[in-house]
Amino acid sequence: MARPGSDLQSKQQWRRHLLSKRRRTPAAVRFAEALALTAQLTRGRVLHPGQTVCLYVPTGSEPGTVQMLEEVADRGVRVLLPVIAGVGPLDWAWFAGLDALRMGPYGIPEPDGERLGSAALRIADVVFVPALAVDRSGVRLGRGAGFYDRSLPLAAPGTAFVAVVREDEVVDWLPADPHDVRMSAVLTPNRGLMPLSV
Ligand SMILES: Nc1nc2c(c(=O)[nH]1)N(C=O)[C@@H](CNc1ccc(C(=O)N[C@@H](CCC(=O)O)C(=O)O)cc1)CN2
Ligand SMILES: Nc1ncnc2c1ncn2[C@@H]1O[C@H](COP(=O)(O)OP(=O)(O)OP(=O)(O)O)[C@@H](O)[C@H]1O
Repeated sequence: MARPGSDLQSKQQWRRHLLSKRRRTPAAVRFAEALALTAQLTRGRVLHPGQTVCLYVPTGSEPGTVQMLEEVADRGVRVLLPVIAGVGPLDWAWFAGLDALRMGPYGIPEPDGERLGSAALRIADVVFVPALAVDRSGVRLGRGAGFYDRSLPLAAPGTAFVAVVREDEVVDWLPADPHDVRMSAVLTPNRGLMPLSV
């Protein structure tokens, strides 16, 4: 769909724009945001002990740090992490501490424990989904490999899908394809959890 008055039309144009904006964000700002995001996950009303959640290992300029995984787990939340298993849906394995992470494809660390299969997503109460941006109607822009779009249909009905982005990455409109799975909420470091009108 074309949008008059904007040079951002295709997913590829949006990705380039958003990635360059992330890379231009000073390290000090990113660090403060990572601390704020960890606080949202551990001290806000986002998560509760006993829940099972899917999180991700933040890499590059993605929001968060690996310490947030430990802090969430220390709160009594069970954490599943994605494991890339070829071109199909993501596989999942338990987060069992930072020492149990090994470098995986795309330079993203993965847990070295037992792989639980792609259907393990079904036990998640909340899936936190890394994103470059999300729009008001829940359309999410990822890194362009389609992993989450192939994986999220395996979640139980009613599972919360929460895109994790920086404040200015919540935008009015993003290009969408029929396979795009809509997010039900967005989590940002400073504004916390906000529902989206899916
Ligand atoms: N931390 C984290 N873990 C994650 C994801 C993610 O986005 N972030 N994924 C979310 O799906 C999956 C991995 N998907 C990825 C897909 C592409 C690229 C990537 O670097 N793409 C290149 C260009 C694409 C290409 O190689 O053709 C790039 O962005 O420069 C990275 C991860 C599973 N784990
Ligand atoms: N459910 C699906 N089944 C088969 N192919 C899919 C599915 N979802 C996405 N794809 C394919 O994945 C590719 C990337 O899709 P898209 O650009 O929407 O990725 P993304 O959501 O940005 O990435 P990611 O989910 O990895 O963060 C597309 O070529 C698309 O055809």
